[in-house]
Parts: sequence; structure tokens; C-alpha cells
Amino acid sequence: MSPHPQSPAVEVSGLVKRYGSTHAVNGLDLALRTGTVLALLGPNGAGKTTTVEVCEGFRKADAGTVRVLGLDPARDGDRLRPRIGVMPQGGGGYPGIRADEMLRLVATCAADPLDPDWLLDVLGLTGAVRTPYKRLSGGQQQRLSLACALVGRPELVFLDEPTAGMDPQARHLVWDLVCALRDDGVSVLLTTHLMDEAETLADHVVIVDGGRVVAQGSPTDLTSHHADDQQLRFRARPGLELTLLHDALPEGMKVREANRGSYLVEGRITPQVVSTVTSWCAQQGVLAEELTVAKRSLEDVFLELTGRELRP
Ligand SMILES: Nc1ncnc2c1ncn2[C@@H]1O[C@H](COP(=O)(O)OP(=O)(O)OP(=O)(O)O)[C@@H](O)[C@H]1O
Repeated sequence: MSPHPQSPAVEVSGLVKRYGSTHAVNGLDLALRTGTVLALLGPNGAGKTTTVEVCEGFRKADAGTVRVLGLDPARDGDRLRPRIGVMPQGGGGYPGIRADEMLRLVATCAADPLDPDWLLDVLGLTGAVRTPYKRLSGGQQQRLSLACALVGRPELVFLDEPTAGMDPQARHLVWDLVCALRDDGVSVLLTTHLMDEAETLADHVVIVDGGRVVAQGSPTDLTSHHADDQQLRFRARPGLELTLLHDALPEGMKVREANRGSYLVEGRITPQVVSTVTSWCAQQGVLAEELTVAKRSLEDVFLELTGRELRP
């Protein structure tokens, strides 16, 4: 059964999943619009993988409703599996199997698979086809796992940290592939710890912490929620005394040396504020290098919402 065109590819409502006394997911709601990319962000242990695994049908929810392509993954797994692609965290291949054997094996399960040789070529794996899975590099294992997720021409793909451990070249290749999937109308739900990945790829970002959603929206919504959340940055010699600059700025604005020699003014950055900063620099005989005005980054928002403490 195909979902109504307007209905989300994934709809999760009030999801609860416990492991013993651990509430891994604790009343989580999200919706992935068909043909878009949703990025699930959160600190370690926030419940991202558990949520994805419930959506994939690999884990059973304790409470809540989950609909994936209009189906209940816990009940309708047989009908759902041929329509989705899954890239689990950490690859998930059989240690002794060769790269091409693994992809061909997965392809045999699909009704109308993509050509495995073409996919291996697209993912830069042609030179490694005869290498056993366990001897592939981490990045190659990830790319093979992505090939396995895509070979069945899925309508929806789940990518759990798809670029973890990849070099920048491979990461950009994967980003291009995700964009191409979206252009083809495929829906993508991915998890990531890379804020630039979420900003680059996602139409919608859901930030979770402690098994609940703490914020969601487009990357632009999340980073420009308040007009006052802007930053002016400049580089200058380390250790500048900032009291006079602080006093010259409008009330409520903050100024600090964020990193050695890297200064940050936070608040509503108006032309007057820029002028105040550059005048102060001129008075101090300081050349402000790399002066930029920007919104807060997604990482700033993420850290503000989830804190800076390491998770156990
Ligand atoms: N099979 C399991 N048995 C017991 N506890 C588990 C199991 N899987 C996950 N957990 C716990 O559930 C919580 C959520 O884990 P989950 O893997 O979903 O988080 P995550 O957001 O994907 O984390 P990460 O970013 O580290 O991958 C954590 O406290 C984790 O220790």
C-alpha cells in the first residue's frame, strides 16, 4: 500500500523504548516528508539509533505509533523491507565475504536491483571488489554498506552515521549521492554528529536529547530563530583587554576571546556595532583580520540545547 502523497514517509508519535531501566527513547515525535532529507542529531546515547532501528523494524517499541511508508514496521516488516534501504551504524558486513559478493547477495533479494558493478564504480570500490569485508578500510566498509542500502532502489533510506570515519573525498561523494537520491524523490532519514553534514544535506533537523526532541526545524530556522543571535568574529593578537570595547557596545552584548587570538562579539550585530568594533581596534592599533558577521552555527545551537558536558 502506497502512502497518500501528502503523508510523511516516516511518522513517529510518542515513541517510547526502554532497555531495562534505561529509557532510550522517551516520547519522541518526528515526521519525514516524502522526498526530503531529515537529519537526527543528538549527543551520544540520545536515542537516535534506537529510534532508527524501531523505524526499520529491527526493534519493537514499548509505546507510541510508528508509520513508515504508511506501514507499521513491527507488523508489516515483510512488505516494508523491499521498499527501504538500511545502512546500519558501523557497516554491518559479514567478515569473510568479498565486497562484490556482499553487494550481489543483497541485490539478489531485490525485485529490480541496480547494476552492482555500476554502483561499485560510483562508490569508488572497483579496486576493492575482491577484498574480504574485514580487510576493507573503515571508509570502504561504509561505502559498501551504503551500496547495499541503495542497490534495491529503495523509496526510503535510513543512514546511521553514513560518513563516520570517511575521508573528506568520500564524505563529499556520499553528500552528492544523498542529494541525487532526494532529486529522484527518495526520502532519507540520517543520523550524524557532523553539524556541517546536517546543514548541507537536511531539509529538516531534529535534535534529540535524553530520548526526546529538544528542537526541530530547517537548519535556517534553527540558526536564525532570534534576530539577536548573531556573531561578529575577528582575529587579532592574543590577550587584548576588552573592557573598553564591552563598555562601548550596546547593553546586553557580549565580547570575549573565544580561542587564542580569535574574538567573538555576540548579540544584534548592526552596522553601528561593526563601526564600534573597528573604531576600537583602530584606537588600540589592532588590525582586525578575517572580520566576519554571521548567524550562529548549528553547532552553537546544538551545544546550547544539549550542553557541553560529556555523556556517559
Ligand atoms: N541493546 C541495548 N541494550 C541496552 N541498552 C541499550 C541498547 N542499545 C542502546 N542502549 C542504550 O540506550 C540509550 C540510547 O542509545 P542509542 O544507541 O539509541 O543512542 P544514540 O543517540 O544512537 O547514540 P550514539 O550517538 O552514541 O550512537 C543509551 O543509553 C544506550 O546505552
